[in-house]
Amino acid sequence: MTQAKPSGKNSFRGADMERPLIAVTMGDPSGVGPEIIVQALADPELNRLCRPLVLGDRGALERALAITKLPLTLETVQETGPLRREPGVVYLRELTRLASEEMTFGSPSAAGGDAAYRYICEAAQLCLSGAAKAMATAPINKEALNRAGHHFPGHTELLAQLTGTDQVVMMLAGERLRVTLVTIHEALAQVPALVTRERVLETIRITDRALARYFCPAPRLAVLALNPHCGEGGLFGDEERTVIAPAIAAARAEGIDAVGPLSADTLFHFAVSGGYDAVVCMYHDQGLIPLKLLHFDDGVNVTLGLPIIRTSVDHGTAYDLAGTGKASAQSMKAALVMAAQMAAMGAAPARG
Ligand SMILES: NC(=O)c1ccc[n+]([C@@H]2O[C@H](COP(=O)([O-])OP(=O)(O)OC[C@H]3O[C@@H](n4cnc5c(N)ncnc54)[C@H](O)[C@@H]3O)[C@@H](O)[C@H]2O)c1
Ligand SMILES: N[C@H](C(=O)O)[C@H](O)COP(=O)(O)O
Repeated sequence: MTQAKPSGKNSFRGADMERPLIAVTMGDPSGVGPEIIVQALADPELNRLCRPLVLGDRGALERALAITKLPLTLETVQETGPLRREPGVVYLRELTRLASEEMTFGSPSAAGGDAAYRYICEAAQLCLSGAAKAMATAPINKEALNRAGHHFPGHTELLAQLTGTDQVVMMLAGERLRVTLVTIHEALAQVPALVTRERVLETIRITDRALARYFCPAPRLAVLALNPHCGEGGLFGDEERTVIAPAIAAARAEGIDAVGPLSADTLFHFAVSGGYDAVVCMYHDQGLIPLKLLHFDDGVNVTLGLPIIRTSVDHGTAYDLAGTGKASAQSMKAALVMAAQMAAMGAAPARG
């Protein structure tokens, strides 16, 4: 057992470093998923932290190994029990056998979308059954997913359904900044109606609980405004006064250290200077633009509020790079490390 050192925003409290089994979903076969997975799994340090089991397609992974020229072999396994861990071996649960025309680089296909969907469903089942302690996901293409008839905007919403969870929260995290989102994959025009007092309050609660459990004992949360200059006294909108401030007051009455509403244009400067442990943002790009500006290379997407642990890369399928071997595997590696560390803390009692 080792204690993780508290350094930066991706550090952990009291992580028990036993090696948990992590289900790694291969993502869209036409994107960079297979190649960043094999690159990440080539790192021996990662295999000291966890036992990764890839859920995917042998042909796609063999192609990724050929492209990256990594000295790894693939071993197909059925069991999830105590896997032998030979150095240089990638363990695979083979869920699909895609034809090459179903995984053309850079081209979304219904077969690829359906395959990606199956990997996610299987990983969620492994986590729900306790066979895997966490899942880490490579990127999917939402167009391909929907072409296959799976009408979800992303993993987050699919996992909420698969696990029977009412409200989940998307968090993206790097060493310098964490953001969580009140609304996720929504058209901007729909956002004001979706920013309700209940949704803001529940996002604050889920953020606070998850941070306290996994990342820092007493989270300090900044809650953003929706409108410029916090609505400028109602001149530019009044959601701050009617919705966000009452939600913050209710959270504070529950003992949560949340402050706001704060103007989004200046707040991130203070958040990265160490003033807050997470920033609760009202919509996707409000939070993800600053996060990816700082942490595109090594950011991790974590779904909070699920009964299972799920982390992910912070980028998409990068069709323009797929098959070149040039995509960075840093975010995939960071997602696996975070999944392993969270899994090692899985038994820690949640606060509140
Ligand atoms: N976790 C996920 O599954 C996830 C996350 C984000 C986007 N997506 C999906 O991916 C698809 C493509 O989305 P997009 O084009 O908006 O974003 P993208 O992240 O795929 O690409 C944006 C830019 O970043 C570059 N890039 C992405 N990953 C990189 C890496 N590992 N190394 C170096 N450069 C990298 C790409 O080459 C491109 O120039 C969409 O269907 C989107 O919904 C999935
Ligand atoms: N909003 C995420 C991002 O931009 O990184 C991304 O679309 C992933 O979403 P899911 O984890 O729900 O697939």
